[in-house]
This record gives sequence, C-alpha cells and structure tokens, in this order.
Amino acid sequence: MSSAMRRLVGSALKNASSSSFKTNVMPRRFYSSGGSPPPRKVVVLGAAGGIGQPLALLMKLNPLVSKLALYDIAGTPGVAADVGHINSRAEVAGYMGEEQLGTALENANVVIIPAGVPRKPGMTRDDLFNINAGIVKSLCSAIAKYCPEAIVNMISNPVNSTVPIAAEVFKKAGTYNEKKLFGVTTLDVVRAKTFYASKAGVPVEEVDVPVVGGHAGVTILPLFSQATPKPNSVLSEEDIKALTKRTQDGGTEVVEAKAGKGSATLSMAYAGAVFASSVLKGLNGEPNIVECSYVQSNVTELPFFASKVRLGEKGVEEVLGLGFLSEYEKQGLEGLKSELKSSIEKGIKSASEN
Ligand SMILES: NC(=O)c1ccc[n+]([C@@H]2O[C@H](COP(=O)([O-])OP(=O)(O)OC[C@H]3O[C@@H](n4cnc5c(N)ncnc54)[C@H](O)[C@@H]3O)[C@@H](O)[C@H]2O)c1
Ligand SMILES: O=C(O)C[C@H](O)C(=O)O
Repeated sequence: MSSAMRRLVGSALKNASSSSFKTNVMPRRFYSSGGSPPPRKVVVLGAAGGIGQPLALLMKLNPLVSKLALYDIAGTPGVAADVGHINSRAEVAGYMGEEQLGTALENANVVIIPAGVPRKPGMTRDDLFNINAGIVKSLCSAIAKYCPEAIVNMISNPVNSTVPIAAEVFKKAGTYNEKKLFGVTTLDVVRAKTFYASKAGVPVEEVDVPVVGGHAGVTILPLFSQATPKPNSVLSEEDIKALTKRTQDGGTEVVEAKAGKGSATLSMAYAGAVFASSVLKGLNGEPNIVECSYVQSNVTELPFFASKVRLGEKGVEEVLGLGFLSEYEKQGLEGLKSELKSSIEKGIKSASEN
C-alpha cells in the first residue's frame, strides 16, 4: 500500500473517532522508542466471521498495532495469510481451535470479541443469549487465564448482557478490572452521526452526538439535543423522534435488509476499529480521547451503562456524566432502565450458573 493510501486510511480512522474533543496526535517525539508507537498486541476472537474479517483488515492498517493475533474455531489460517500480506506495521498470526487460544491471547494489550452468532429477521438480540453467553463465558475464562491485564472490547450480542457476563467471569477469576471492560456501542454513535448529518444538512465528518444507555432497542438513547454542529434550521420534535427511532432500529434495519444473511458486519468492523484505535491512543497516553461505551458505571443506578468515557493509559480514565437532557431524552432515559436492568441481571445470573 502506498504511503499516500496509508495516510488516507489512517486519517480516515483518526478523523472518524467519535471523540467530542479533537484528538491531537502526539508529535513523534512523544513515542520514546525513536518516533514509533509502543508495541501493542491486539487479538480478535471470532476473526474469521462477518465482522472479524473486515475488522482484522482495519486493525492491520492501524499503525498503533504491532502484533495482530487472529483467532477463531475455523477459518483463521486463511484470513491470517491474506491479511498478513498487507505491507503495514502489524505482524499477523492466525490461531484456530481451543488448543491455540492461550497462545493467541498471551501478552495481549487489547482483545476484541465479535465471536458469536448474529440475528436473523424476526429475532431480538436477546434471542442470541443462550448461544452467545456460553461462547463469551469460555473466551473470557481464557482471557482471565492468559492475558488478565488486557483491555476487552465486547462486540458479541446481546451486549447489554454479555458485558455483565464477562465481568462476572473475571470477578470469579480474581482478575476483574472495571476500567478494562468495554461494551462496544460505537456503531450506534456512527449511525446517529450519519442520520443526524443527513437530516440537519451538516458535514457528517464534523458531527458529534453522544449515544447512552445500552445496545438494544429503546436502551439505545441518542442525545440529539447535544449534537454538533447545530443545523441551520432547528429540527422539529418529530424529526428528533424519527432520528431516535431510526438509530434504535438501525441494527434491525440491516438484519431485515440482509434477509437472513446476518446482521451489520462492515459498518460494525469500521465502528469496532474506530473504538479500538481510541483505546490504543488512550493506552499510549494521547490526551482527550473520548468515546461512548457501555461500562461499569455510576452515572445511573444501574451497574452498567453506556455514556461518554475518557480513555487513558489504564483503560477508563473517567466515566463522564450525561450533560443536559431535553424533556424527551429524560423520558427516554427513564423508559430504558427496566429493560436494561433485566438484561444486566440476566447476564449476571447466567454467569453464576455453570
Ligand atoms: N456490538 C454491536 O454493535 C454489534 C454489531 C453487529 C454485530 N454484533 C454481534 O457480533 C457477533 C458476530 O456477528 P457476525 O456477523 O460477525 O457473525 P458471524 O457468524 O459472521 O461470525 C462469528 C464468528 O464467531 C466465531 N465463533 C463462534 N464461536 C466461537 C468461539 N468459541 N471462539 C471463537 N470464535 C467463535 C465463528 O466461527 C464466526 O467466525 C454477533 O453476536 C452479532 O450480534 C454486535
Ligand atoms: O442488530 C444486530 O443484531 C447487530 C448489532 O447489534 C447492530 O446493532 O447492528
């Protein structure tokens, strides 16, 4: 890949960050190792899947990644051979089957988990619970054993439950660190930005809009009252309600359009790569890296909640509050709590059962 193409892709990912602050990429002198970023091993669990493959490609293109371990129960040798030919920094290795999981995870800095089955039309994300809960439990047990210090980015659905499951597995293993477990809700932010920009008539690359709550239906709450830049003409209540509903239904929109071929994969790989890049920038000490993420939280009375989070050298540096909410958003916040609470409790209960 030409350096021009690499710069193009790199700046696209950098500019695509949903941070509300402009992240100033630290000057080269920042990296003590002679101008190159510190070594960082990223692992993708489920790397041969619909999300895993494009995510592996995008992580291979990220100059902050020095090692990329691609793990799945099938298909990874081919994906690793393919992605490994790209002329970028990261050294790629493929791992397949449980006996290779430990080696894949050893010394990982960031583990991204898109492993698990996706929805088909007519299903809710919660319908994936029985299968994906088991997958997440076994993978998190391995993470606790082989890379207990790693940051974990959970993509597998239902995220509202799989993050609490992961937390319980880590607590049982004595390795839980609330600052290092993230539910990836970035795709909701990506959708909210796209839909808002189109309705408000503003440049999409300049848009920032927080999305809070969780990652399923009404638990997804975009805060369009806080969206920037402001539209030339004020959006009506109907506009806001329509934008909110489309963001909440974004996943279903893709599931139905794919007509049984699965759910969002390409846009999710992009969103997952944007979030992972922000996590890596935080680990490297870059200032003001802010993303929305579903984390252990005191923002509401619920133990897990998605809100803006400042990322740092130890993962979560600060869980930021919700800011000013419109009356409509206050109603949405109260209206999502019961569903989110039951999803969290379902995950915690499941983790306590063998
Ligand atoms: N958080 C989000 O915003 C978001 C967005 C889209 C999809 N998802 C979720 O991501 C998950 C993956 O979706 P997909 O479209 O990539 O599905 P997919 O079926 O295409 O890929 C899943 C991959 O996981 C692998 N896998 C299964 N069990 C495994 C195990 N024990 N260890 C390692 N790998 C294993 C499969 O072999 C497969 O390659 C689904 O649960 C989906 O609902 C979440
Ligand atoms: O909708 C799904 O099932 C996948 C994902 O959660 C999404 O929001 O696209």
